[in-house]
Amino acid sequence: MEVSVGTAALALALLLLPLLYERCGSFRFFCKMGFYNGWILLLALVAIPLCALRGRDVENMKIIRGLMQHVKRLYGIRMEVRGAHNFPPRQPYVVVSNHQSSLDLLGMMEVLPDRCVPIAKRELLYMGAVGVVCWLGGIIFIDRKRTHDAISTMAEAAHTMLSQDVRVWVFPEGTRNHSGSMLPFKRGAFHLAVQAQVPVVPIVISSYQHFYSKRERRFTQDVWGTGTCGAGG
Ligand SMILES: CCCCCCCCCCCCCCC(=O)SCCNC(=O)CCNC(=O)[C@H](O)C(C)(C)COP(=O)(O)OP(=O)(O)OC[C@H]1O[C@@H](n2cnc3c(N)ncnc32)[C@H](O)[C@@H]1OP(=O)(O)O
Ligand SMILES: CCCCCCCC/C=C\CCCCCCCC(=O)OC[C@@H](O)COP(=O)(O)O
Repeated sequence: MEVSVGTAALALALLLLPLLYERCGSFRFFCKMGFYNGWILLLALVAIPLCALRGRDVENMKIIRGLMQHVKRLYGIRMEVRGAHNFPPRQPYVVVSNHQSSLDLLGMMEVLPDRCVPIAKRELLYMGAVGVVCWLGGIIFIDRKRTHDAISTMAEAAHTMLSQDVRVWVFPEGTRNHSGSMLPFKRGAFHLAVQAQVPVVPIVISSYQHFYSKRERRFTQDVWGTGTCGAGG
């Protein structure tokens, strides 16, 4: 039997991959993040036909939330939610939350109230199936480079919150920040709350420095918390 050099090299590489995964933290980090993105992309492909039945509708966020629930278990992450009773039961509000990385999606989907949509950078719309799902879920897109347009979008959102009983989730830092402290807040979320005359509900997604660090390429398993800190008017 003849085995080409290429086939032998491929077989050797495949045999070495588990060893590399076991021994090399950086390789493990890239595998885990690659799988995270790939899996979400796959889930988005499942979500598209389900959400498309309704068209663009905030009720589709329930489908997205439901499909995302198991992802934490794939990573051995156990979440603790504290203070969920602080969400106002029957009125629109603006959620403000810290934003460390794309892993925050897991924390967000753990506590996302019904009829609540995030405000997201416009670029997410162009992430293939993920963008389509975001659009179908009624996610509000802003162009951060055009403040005037973003402000108009937020003003429309204030109107939608009241006319369609929608809650809005904003990351007021305006970008991912894994430094351990908070960036100065952008003001849009607070203008939105004032314009719609609704409460602001602060949420803290606890630091995941002890199990995840992009800089150190470290991603292990742990308990992780999301807490609402009470609703203020
Ligand atoms: C099944 C699997 C499927 C998977 C599906 C996955 C779903 C994923 C969804 C998750 C999405 C998460 C996405 C997260 C993000 O994209 S974070 C990035 C986007 N978010 C933000 O940028 C936060 C919101 N930004 C703001 O609120 C900003 O304030 C903004 C409106 C954009 C303006 O930005 P900027 O100019 O940089 O900052 P300032 O805050 O300083 O504002 C400038 C002046 O404008 C005044 N201002 C702001 N907003 C308003 C307003 N609404 N009305 C009136 N005036 C406003 C502000 O006061 C400043 O003026 P002064 O200095 O006060 O005079
Ligand atoms: C045809 C194009 C195909 C592109 C395919 C891309 C595949 C990507 C698949 C899944 C990505 C899942 C991640 C969902 C987004 C998580 C939200 C997020 O973290 O957005 C970043 C935003 O908060 C702030 O952005 P910046 O920190 O300012 O930057």
